[in-house]
Amino acid sequence: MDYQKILDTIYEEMSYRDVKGKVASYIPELAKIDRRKFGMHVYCGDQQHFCFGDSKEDFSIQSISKVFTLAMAMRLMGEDLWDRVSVEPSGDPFNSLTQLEYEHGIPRNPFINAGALVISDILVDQLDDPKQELLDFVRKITGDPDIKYDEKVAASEKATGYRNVALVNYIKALGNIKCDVEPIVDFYFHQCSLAMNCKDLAEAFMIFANKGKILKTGEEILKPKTVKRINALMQTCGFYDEAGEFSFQVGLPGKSGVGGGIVAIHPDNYSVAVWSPILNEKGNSELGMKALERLTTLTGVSVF
Ligand SMILES: NC(=O)CC[C@H](N)C(=O)O
Repeated sequence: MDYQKILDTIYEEMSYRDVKGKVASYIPELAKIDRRKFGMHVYCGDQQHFCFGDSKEDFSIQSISKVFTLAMAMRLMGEDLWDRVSVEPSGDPFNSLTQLEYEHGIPRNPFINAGALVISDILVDQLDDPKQELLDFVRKITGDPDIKYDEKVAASEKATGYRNVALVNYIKALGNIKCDVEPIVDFYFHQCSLAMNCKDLAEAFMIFANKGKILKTGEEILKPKTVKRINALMQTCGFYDEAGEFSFQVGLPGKSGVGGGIVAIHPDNYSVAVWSPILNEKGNSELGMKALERLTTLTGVSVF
């Protein structure tokens, strides 16, 4: 299959001019991003790389980081993790508080903010230096020792992150948070601020397409069973209240972030990352979703 030809077709067909959404502005630092940015990178199981556009420019990965922290928490806690966070799609916006009230502080899944904040609590509680260990983990699976937090983005979110602070306080009141609120949100705002490009993300997510092993070295990072669980969660919960639509249009497990990135994988076949900062009403990259729909249509390769 000529992936480069398919990517070139997608790049020619699509433009930021065709979508009507807005760049995220509730985190002031993200509002500064140029809405014309558009890049894509495909990493195949035979170690071939294909890309277009702004695929080598770093952006804020935001909620894509929730997949990394979930993987770290599963390595620490195994199946006991599911006592703290559930595995059902929420059907609600990513930052919603409502279900917690009648579900006793157990978030629906690890990819909505409530669930990711419980995961942050676990990592802050169990690791000596969680920020450094997350960096080490991401650098290792990506093979890029230069990946960093964007301190400006972290500070910008800290200054405006009232909902996330409210979520941690609320879950703590309901008995499902152990640590103090401040270090939990500090860790969470930093994980969201990780600056990576499409190539980095496609390389990092290859472990989820390769049964938990780094493709280049063969080193096992996650057990195949862990990967099965994370991919199931990406499929059912990776796009919040648009998870059904993403499955319907694209047909791959994936994860989005309000920085405009989307990563998706096809088990045993490829990982792909796309970036366009223009978001639809559900907070997912509008052009990114369209590009991935074209990718699975033109290649004929999706999980369905
Ligand atoms: N969907 C997202 O990417 C949200 C992440 C963002 N940092 C927040 O907590 O609001």
